[in-house]
Amino acid sequence: ENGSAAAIPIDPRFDIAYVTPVTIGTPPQTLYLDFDTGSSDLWVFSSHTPESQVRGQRIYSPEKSSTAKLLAGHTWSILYGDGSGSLGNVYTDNFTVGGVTVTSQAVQTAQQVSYSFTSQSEIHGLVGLGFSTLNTVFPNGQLTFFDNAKSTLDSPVFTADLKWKKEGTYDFGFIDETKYTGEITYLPVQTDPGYWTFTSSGYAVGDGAFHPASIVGIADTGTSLTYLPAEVVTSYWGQVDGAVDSDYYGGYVFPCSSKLPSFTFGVGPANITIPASYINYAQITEGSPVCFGGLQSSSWLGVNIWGDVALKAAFVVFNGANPPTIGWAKK
Ligand SMILES: C[C@H](Cc1ccc(C(C)(C)C)cc1)[C@H](NN)c1nnnn1Cc1ccc2c(c1)OCO2
Repeated sequence: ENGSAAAIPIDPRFDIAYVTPVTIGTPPQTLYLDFDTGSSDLWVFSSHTPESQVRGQRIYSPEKSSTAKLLAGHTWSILYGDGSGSLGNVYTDNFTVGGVTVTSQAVQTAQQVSYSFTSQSEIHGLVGLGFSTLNTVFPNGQLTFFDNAKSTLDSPVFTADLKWKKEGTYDFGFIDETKYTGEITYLPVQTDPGYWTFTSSGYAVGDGAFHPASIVGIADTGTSLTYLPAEVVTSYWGQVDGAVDSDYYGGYVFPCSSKLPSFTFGVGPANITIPASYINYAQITEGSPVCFGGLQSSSWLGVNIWGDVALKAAFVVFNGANPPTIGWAKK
């Protein structure tokens, strides 16, 4: 059974993250979760989350679901690269996204969440779409929704059609030809340690020359910005009047009035162009003349991350066949 679900930006001003409606349990409880190809835990705010850590989020109450089963003796604890994290215990229950149902999905209920999650009232949890090897449930790692659903889909794929300040879609089990133009270019995926890791073939700044390069990075729907090697972002921001890499603001900032070039990255023999508007990410604070860049250095991260700023410029196919591949198309 294939499916399709909305990817809704949580903030109308800038694309911090996208949430997708899901239903869990019997009778169905609806939550809005952040679908994250850069992690592999499905966790939710729950009736086990202390009230002091819940601020407007919808919660999943397993005790109100006739199909919920405690996965006895299992716990989880995750620390994300931005320093946020959560931990708790585990149930299995019916889990439905856009018409695709997994009847015994591991649903990790939060008993603790860090302040950054508490403060994001629009995000009620995450759905990891990375490889199940990254799942943190102990003592037995659990399968992602996609791994569980794969066998019931027409094709073992899901696609991401994220949009700039607009609602996009995640499709499961099929490739919607109306969502892209030209051809899809498929690249090999390195599944160790468990991210959708691929190698970009280079980059260009604005209308400038294309620089062939091998940029190994992860396709990560759960990260807002795009983090690339210092020499790439230095050559980009070097074209922007007044742009500086600010310790104070924690990255490249620039005068909001500056004109930005687009950024093109290679995908095999093809390429994807990120419009300048996507890279003008947000004002530092409402009304500030200082703007924060959507393209930042990965040097302190240890990994290059193609986050939403890049992904929303393309139609992306996450092909879970054996071996997995990742497909990129213009749209
Ligand atoms: C950060 C997200 C995971 C997340 C998503 C949302 C949130 C909030 C709801 C509170 C807004 C926190 C966390 C990412 N997902 N693959 C991730 N999980 N683990 N590593 N990464 C990528 C990375 C790593 C480091 C970085 C970063 C990104 O942004 C800034 O520094």
